Amino acid sequence: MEVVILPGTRQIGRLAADAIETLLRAKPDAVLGLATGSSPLPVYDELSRRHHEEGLDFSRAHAFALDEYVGLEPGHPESYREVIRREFTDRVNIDPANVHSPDGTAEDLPAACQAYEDAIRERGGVDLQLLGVGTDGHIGFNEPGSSLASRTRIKTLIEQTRKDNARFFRSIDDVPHHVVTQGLGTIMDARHVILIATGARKAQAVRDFVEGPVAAICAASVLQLHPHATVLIDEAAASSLRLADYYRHTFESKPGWQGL
Ligand SMILES: N[C@@H]1[C@@H](O)[C@H](O)[C@@H](COP(=O)(O)O)O[C@@H]1O
Repeated sequence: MEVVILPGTRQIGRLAADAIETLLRAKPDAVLGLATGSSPLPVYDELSRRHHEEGLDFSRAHAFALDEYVGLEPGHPESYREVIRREFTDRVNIDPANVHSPDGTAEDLPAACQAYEDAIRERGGVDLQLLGVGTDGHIGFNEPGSSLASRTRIKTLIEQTRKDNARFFRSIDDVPHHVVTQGLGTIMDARHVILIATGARKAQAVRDFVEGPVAAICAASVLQLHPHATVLIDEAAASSLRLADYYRHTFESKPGWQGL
């Protein structure tokens, strides 16, 4: 796991966008894994800028979203399908037919989850997965206790996550209790994972998943077992890390710096 501590969100956005641009130039039909939440927004802003100002081309790219609420009607502004469209895919030239989200409205949700797994596999797997992290260490919507080998499935949200996400809804009563999310095993299959965390309220989760034990109680800790995981954080999110100075030194002195 490579931990990179950066001064702010703009630098984080640029570095993650560099990795995505490098991937797309080498593999124009790359498969991107997209996350919602505020953490990846600087990356989407930077990619949109590069598309408009520098011609970064997404026309052959594919994208799979991580998760979705169960039961929000199609087109609901807070459904993750809509959020991903609004925050990213409508701002670049990716073909909407190539953008996939788990179906939180399917009558047969387990079958829809299996179909999502199949679709990712048929597309050749995710090349680069963007992630945020919840204050309880969840990635996607894999709440504490999630099996480290889990696949796309239905999960029940913890109250803290519903509270954290209530800011996007009229009231906490409108936040669904159930979600469909790629599993930890699904996320671990991505060839490169970039997790972004910013702000002091993420400091404990960052400490737990970077330096704590690999354990289902902190889902993101499974990334310690990933062969190519990059963690991009600001100073506030890094404030509880024991080895922060070492991570800084490692990044600053990285020989032959080629990217993430
Ligand atoms: N399912 C999403 C996660 O994918 C995201 O990482 C998390 C943190 O969001 P934020 O980046 O806004 O803190 O929120 C939601 O729960």
